[in-house]
Amino acid sequence: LLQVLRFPVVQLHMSRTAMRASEKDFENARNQLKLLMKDPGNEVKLKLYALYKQATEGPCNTPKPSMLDFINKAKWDAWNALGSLPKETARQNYVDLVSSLSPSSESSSQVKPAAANEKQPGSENIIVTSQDGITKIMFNRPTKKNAITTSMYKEIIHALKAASTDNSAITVFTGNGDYYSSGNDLTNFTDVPPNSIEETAKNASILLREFVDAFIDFPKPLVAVINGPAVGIVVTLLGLFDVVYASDKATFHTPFSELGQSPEGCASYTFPKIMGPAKAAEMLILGKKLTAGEACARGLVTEVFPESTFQKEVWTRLKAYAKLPTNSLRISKELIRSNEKEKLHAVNAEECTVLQGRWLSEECMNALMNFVSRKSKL
Ligand SMILES: CCCC/C=C/CC(=O)SCCNC(=O)CCNC(=O)[C@H](O)C(C)(C)COP(=O)(O)OP(=O)(O)OC[C@H]1O[C@@H](n2cnc3c(N)ncnc32)[C@H](O)[C@@H]1OP(=O)(O)O
Repeated sequence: LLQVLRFPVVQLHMSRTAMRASEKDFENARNQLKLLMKDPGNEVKLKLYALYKQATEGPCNTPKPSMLDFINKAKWDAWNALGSLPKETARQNYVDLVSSLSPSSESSSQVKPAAANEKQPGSENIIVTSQDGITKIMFNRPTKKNAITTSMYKEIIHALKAASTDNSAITVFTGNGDYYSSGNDLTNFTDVPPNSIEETAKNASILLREFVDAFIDFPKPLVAVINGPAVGIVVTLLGLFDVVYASDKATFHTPFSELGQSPEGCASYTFPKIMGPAKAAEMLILGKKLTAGEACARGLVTEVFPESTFQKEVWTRLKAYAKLPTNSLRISKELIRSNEKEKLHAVNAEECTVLQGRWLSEECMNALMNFVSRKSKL
């Protein structure tokens, strides 16, 4: 969507034969649009696209794109919504709309450059280090709030398998930058060819199940160092962690209903056990975002630290804990968790099956489309 609607590269190729009396105004409006300094937002860009198509080609005359073809679906919807609006009216509306966007102060020939691609070539999105008896697995995609891509899920599974047999005593997850993680990368599902939707949902469900299984089966103490806001799957997984330390600037948010999705990470089982069904429902069904203090009061977080001393205090403690006898740490964890393992695997399987269905639902597709169009930049 971003590319198609990127401004000023608005792909409004004109059919010159379609222009009549207001051809000059229409042409001027097009040029004026290219000089806009300010992003008018996707809603306006879609309106401009639709009016342009209507003015040059008449009522929408192409087949409706599939639900997952987000870009073309949004454009088609906008054009189709104009119904049988006459070409001349559409042309006039287009000119008026451009004019309303173009205060004279903006009539500069300078065009704002497109946002630079923030992906650093060769950068690692998951960084694994081992030191002082601690294996640290860090989300390292700060420009995307540490959103987790498909390849990151696979890297984490691999890192957990390696950490389960390395020399470290404990394994710690944390995030680089201001976020712990914004959860699943919502664009994982947005560039799927229409004929591969079901297969993609199935593969994602298999991957998710394997990912969560790796946490259920992890044999050593698993610690989360929550440096900032946490969203979605990184929150639900906390029920499978042994210790959760949080900065007081961390928040905990599981907006599944808003996204047309459902809980994963075994939270449908662990959260009611941890905080009681009523509080779990508030988070998992209603999507209430918790502060670190609230999450601690509900038993999801072990302890909250002031941001100013968070890193120092937490790592000093963890280094000391990592000196404890490793076999004892592992055996104690086994005692606490082993009775639950079978149940957790069953819950995981069920949650993944349900989610696979949700990903194919119109509610979910609309939510993903909203995210992509909301976040698009000119
Ligand atoms: C195998 C599949 C498993 C599936 C299971 C998991 C379920 C979940 O995890 S559901 C939770 C999914 N996450 C979200 O709903 C969060 C979505 N993001 C946001 O709401 C906001 O970005 C956020 C509140 C996190 C931060 O807002 P801002 O502070 O305003 O920052 P920006 O929105 O400008 O974000 C910066 C940059 O990061 C991109 N981003 C952030 N989060 C995600 C994400 N989850 N997926 C993809 N991209 C994300 C955002 O688009 C911005 O990118 P640019 O526009 O290119 O700068």
